[in-house]
Amino acid sequence: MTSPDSGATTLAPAAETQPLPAQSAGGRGSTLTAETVSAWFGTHKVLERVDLVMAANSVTALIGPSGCGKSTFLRILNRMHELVPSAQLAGRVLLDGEDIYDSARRPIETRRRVGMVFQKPNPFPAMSIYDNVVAGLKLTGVRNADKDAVVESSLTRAGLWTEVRNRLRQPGGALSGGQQQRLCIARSLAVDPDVLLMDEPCSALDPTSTRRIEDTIGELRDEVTIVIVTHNMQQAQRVSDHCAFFLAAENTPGHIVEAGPTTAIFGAPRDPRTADYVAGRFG
Ligand SMILES: Nc1ncnc2c1ncn2[C@@H]1O[C@H](COP(=O)(O)OP(=O)(O)OP(=O)(O)O)[C@@H](O)[C@H]1O
Repeated sequence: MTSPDSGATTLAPAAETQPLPAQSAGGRGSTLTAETVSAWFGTHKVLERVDLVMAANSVTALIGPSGCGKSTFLRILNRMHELVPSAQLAGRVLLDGEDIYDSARRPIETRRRVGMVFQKPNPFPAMSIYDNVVAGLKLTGVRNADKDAVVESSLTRAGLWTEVRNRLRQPGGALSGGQQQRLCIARSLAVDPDVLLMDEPCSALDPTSTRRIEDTIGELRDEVTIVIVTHNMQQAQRVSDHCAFFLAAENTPGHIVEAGPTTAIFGAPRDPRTADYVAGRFG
């Protein structure tokens, strides 16, 4: 099947049922490389030839006005884009040099190595805190794990252990919004991913919870590669090492105007559109 542009591929929804091998010991970041990635929903092209290297063990922030394709790009990085029936894609995404869209590679394997945290905290509300973390293992088919150890280490890495260690059997839905988001981070970490994608993870949270998540991002950056979409320019400056500025001019697909070290994007942007955006003059 072909997309509106030749060479592109129509992606079928994933249907994965097989379990994976037991999780590996210790997280380690991986480098994600997007090469000339374009994307469509039906005939609507929403991304145009995006090239971006997201270096291992660093935080990359995707910034830009609403609708320029940041979330679509993020979902392409762990094969969630293809879950939309009309979604199409061209280009390549390499995880430590290996094409995640290679026909021999199962989507569930990519999604285990590249985890995702969403805008709205989405724990299973009636399920216990403990079971919410373990659910990450079940969802990706990881077996034979020492569940107690995984729960403690995942909650610790997510910065939630000391707050919940004495109430692990209480429902996840009883936690505050910020705690629920850290529980979702713990659920993602339970499968020992190499990369964590975060789509506006703090936009539904109060300032205190936001700072707590930002602290957690800072603590995780040594072990996991993080890619975060944020509309908060102060947050991008606080948490990221690198930034990519996306823009979709009227009736054109989103593309990267400029990418580089966060200090350069905010301190000495090369493109006037970047300068205007980071200064809050539009978007
Ligand atoms: N499931 C979908 N079906 C059809 N079009 C979609 C779908 N998801 C996104 N789009 C379109 O793709 C374009 C990019 O959307 P996307 O959500 O990736 O942008 P964004 O930069 O993340 O926006 P925001 O900052 O508001 O979240 C938009 O025109 C949007 O309407």
